[in-house]
Amino acid sequence: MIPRIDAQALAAGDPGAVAATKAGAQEIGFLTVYNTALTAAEVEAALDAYRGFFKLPVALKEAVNMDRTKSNRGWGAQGSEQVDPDANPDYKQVFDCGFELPAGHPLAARDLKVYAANQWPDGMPAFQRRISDYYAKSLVVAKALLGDIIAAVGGDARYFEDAFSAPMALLRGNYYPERPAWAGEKDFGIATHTDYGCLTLLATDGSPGLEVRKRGGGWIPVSAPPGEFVINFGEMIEMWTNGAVRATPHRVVGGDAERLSIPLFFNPNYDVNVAPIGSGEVIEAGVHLTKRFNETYVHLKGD
Ligand SMILES: O=C(O)CCC(=O)C(=O)O
Ligand SMILES: [Fe+2]
Repeated sequence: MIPRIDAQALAAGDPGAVAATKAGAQEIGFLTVYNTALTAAEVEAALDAYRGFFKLPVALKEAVNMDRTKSNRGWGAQGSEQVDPDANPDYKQVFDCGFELPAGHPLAARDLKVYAANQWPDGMPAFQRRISDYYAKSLVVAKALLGDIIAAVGGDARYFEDAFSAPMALLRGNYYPERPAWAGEKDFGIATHTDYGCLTLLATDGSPGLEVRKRGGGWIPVSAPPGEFVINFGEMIEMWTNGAVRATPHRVVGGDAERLSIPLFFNPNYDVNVAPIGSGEVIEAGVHLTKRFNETYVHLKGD
């Protein structure tokens, strides 16, 4: 069972919401939440904006194709990402944007690919504005939820203070066309993977497709209408919290209807130490994330 959580009750410390959150984070590693600061209308606006982008002629999307850069900003065509080395590259398309450091920020001098400049399509100011607005608001929602969830599992909030002032947070529009006729058993909308970072705040158009791997085998379908969110945890926070929250594999096989989803991958600043708390080790968050990007984006393989 994937618990469904009232975000405001959780924030207020309601014992039922706290207990359900703790169980979901520690057992299945997935939750759904409602009653956040992001409204259904704001999610619908972002979905519409992405839908418009993905329906553009290929030549216009090519103008912002990330494969001509050394980073992951802009359009990722079908086949641009291979999240499972045992499967074929995914048949979804994506559009990625992320955090841009303010001028003069100490991390700016390091020319880090996780803070690369965004690539926006020309002549689409409404697209850029809507997605940028959604990005800004989703950062606030994700940060608040992460704090509440860490508290619910009994974590020490001090470790997370100041860790998200320049978040390596990536916002993605996922476009799954109808499952192609040529698709075989190694072809997926997105193949089985765990997310790489801390918390994923996932909005979808409400259609089914996402499946979560059950401990002990089998798959659980999960869906949420616009205005509700699927929450899951990545490898980084599982490591950082010594397994207090779980990074659970999931996938989208795809079906006979197109589908859109919008994950925000919420991650800390590049130089935050995400080694297991108390271990005395040092693992820079940005090093882990860059390694995973280089393993999975086809155009970055070998970097
Ligand atoms: O589209 C979905 O529901 C899930 C997408 C996903 O797992 C991802 O982008 O990491
Ligand atoms: Fe994922």
